[in-house]
Amino acid sequence: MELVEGAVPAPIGGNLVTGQPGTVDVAEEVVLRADSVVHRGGVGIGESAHAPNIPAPEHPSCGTMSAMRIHVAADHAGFELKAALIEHLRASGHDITDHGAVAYDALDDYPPVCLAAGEAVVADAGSLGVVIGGSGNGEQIAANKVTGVRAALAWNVETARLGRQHNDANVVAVGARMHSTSEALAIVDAFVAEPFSGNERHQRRIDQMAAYETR
Ligand SMILES: O=C(CO)[C@H](O)[C@H](O)COP(=O)(O)O
Repeated sequence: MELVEGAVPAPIGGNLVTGQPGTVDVAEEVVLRADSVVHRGGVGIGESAHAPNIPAPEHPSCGTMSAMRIHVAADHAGFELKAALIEHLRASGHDITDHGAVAYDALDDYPPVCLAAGEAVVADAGSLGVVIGGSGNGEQIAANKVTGVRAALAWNVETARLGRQHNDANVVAVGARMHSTSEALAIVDAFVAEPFSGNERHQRRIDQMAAYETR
């Protein structure tokens, strides 16, 4: 495994609350070089996906496309989809860090891996996160405990796009038991490809939540 500039070695492993070792021991720090691979509305590596000063259409039909750094995590319910998603995203040229689970364990818990992915997204400016479970509910809740995370639960392509357009969500939660693999991949693709609109009213609301987090 290659440690690559911009990838965040996240503090993965065990139970974040108790500090006890768990089924997740390491993060897979893998980054693929594919600057030529691009996606609609993405931002370049090293750029910020949070760009309120850059006007963007609410419903862009095209734009600059580039590879993204994406932090991915799943519990047992999302384990199989995570593997398919990582393969899919890497094939598209994105830089993927897998925060676990690293092995299927039907009794594992989603908070440690989702918190780790959320922390990695916040520490890695311009990156995005994907957290996967059975429904996506708990995974979204866990990720949103991390200051600076705006995790959207996307249940179709439109909610994925809106999570980026309106909410500048930096993490998307997906329920693996709610979708076929192709549906789930399409949801994540839509999320990754969509830019924040930069609209003043949306930014104002995001700022209100950020102010609450830091009060
Ligand atoms: O979606 C989830 C949390 O929102 C979990 O993946 C789900 O609760 C796991 O369920 P089980 O332990 O019964 O497999």
